[in-house]
Amino acid sequence: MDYTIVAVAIFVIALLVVGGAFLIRPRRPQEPRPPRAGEQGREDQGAPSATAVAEREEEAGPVAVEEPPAPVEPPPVAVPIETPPPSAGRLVRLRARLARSQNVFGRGLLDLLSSDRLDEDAWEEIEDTLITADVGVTSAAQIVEGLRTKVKVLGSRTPDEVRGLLRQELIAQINPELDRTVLTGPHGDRPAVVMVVGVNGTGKTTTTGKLARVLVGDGRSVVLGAADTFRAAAADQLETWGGRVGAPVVRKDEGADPASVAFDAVARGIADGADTVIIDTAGRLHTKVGLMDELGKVKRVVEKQSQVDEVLLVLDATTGQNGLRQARVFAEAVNVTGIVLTKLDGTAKGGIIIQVQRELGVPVKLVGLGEGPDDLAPFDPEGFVDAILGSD
Ligand SMILES: Nc1nc2c(ncn2[C@@H]2O[C@H](COP(=O)(O)OP(=O)(O)OP(=O)(O)O)[C@@H](O)[C@H]2O)c(=O)[nH]1
Repeated sequence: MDYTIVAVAIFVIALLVVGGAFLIRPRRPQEPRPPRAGEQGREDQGAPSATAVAEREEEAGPVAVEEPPAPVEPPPVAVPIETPPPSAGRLVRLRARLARSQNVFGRGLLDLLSSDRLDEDAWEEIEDTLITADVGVTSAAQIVEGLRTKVKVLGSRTPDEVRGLLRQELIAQINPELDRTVLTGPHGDRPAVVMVVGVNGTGKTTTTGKLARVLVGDGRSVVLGAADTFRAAAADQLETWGGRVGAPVVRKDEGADPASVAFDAVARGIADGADTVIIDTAGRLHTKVGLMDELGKVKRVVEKQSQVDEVLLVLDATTGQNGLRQARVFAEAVNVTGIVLTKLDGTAKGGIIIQVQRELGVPVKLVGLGEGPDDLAPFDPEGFVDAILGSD
């Protein structure tokens, strides 16, 4: 009987243990139920709930925040240093360009002078042709006067004689006696300093760069000063020019004081033992007083270290009377020592050389005959006249 009770009790306990084990078994995580129609769209449209985000993050595990890749600096490109051609013979090399642009002027005059009858109308037409080529009224009258006298003395005229007469008259007006040397040689341990002035757009920065090439081609060492601080692009432009011939460029931020750039450029020139420092100025034509102040200050500051040897005024030959007006203002503001006439390749009005020299009493020292890096030539009156008349 006792055994029966004990057996029953063991059976009941065993039952309870097995049943309890089933009852306390952990529940399997619920499979996510498929979304019902319409739910998907709502989830996508609305902002996800915090729980949903947490769940997603749990599923994805810890999120590694990827740093954006550091920008890779391109390796500096080594600009090959060029060896520009020397200045000698440049006008001869660029003669074809001069002949092409001044052909109307030269040919027109030669044709008129060669006509059988040189009556009053013909002489008037010759004078008009000279004035149209920007020779200037006074010089045109003098040239006609000289030609008339010589033609009378000569009597008959062969084409060669006509060319010879005209050549003489034009050269006399351009004045071969003027000293056209560009002073670029150092003084002991001080470099020569050349200031380049002129209105923006005349080719000032280009001329500064081209002049550096001329000098490097002639064996000089050059430092460039980007004192046109009103336009950052002008300094960039100059850096490109300098980089090509290995000439260091001193520059500052846009809007910096042009005089301080000029000062630093000269200091660099002295430290480097350079032969020449060329300073590209801004020279905005706001008012004459403003211009004087600006250029005067640059000059004064430069002169604390070295004398200013040249102040080259850059004029655009295609701007005619307007260019002359600018030239006058600059000549009053600063002591211009030479003129650079640019874009002579783009105009038949080469006579501007005569007029600008006459007006300012300053020689044309260099001429720009194209956009190419070596299209700047020392000016030579005989070479110029020969090119426009097509003679040897
Ligand atoms: N055809 C021709 N173009 C030239 C000559 N000289 C300069 N130029 C062009 O004239 C334009 C103006 O030249 P820049 O040197 O930028 O003129 P800038 O006076 O310095 O003007 P900013 O740089 O604005 O101060 C450029 O496109 C040059 O290539 C030249 O002799 N002949």
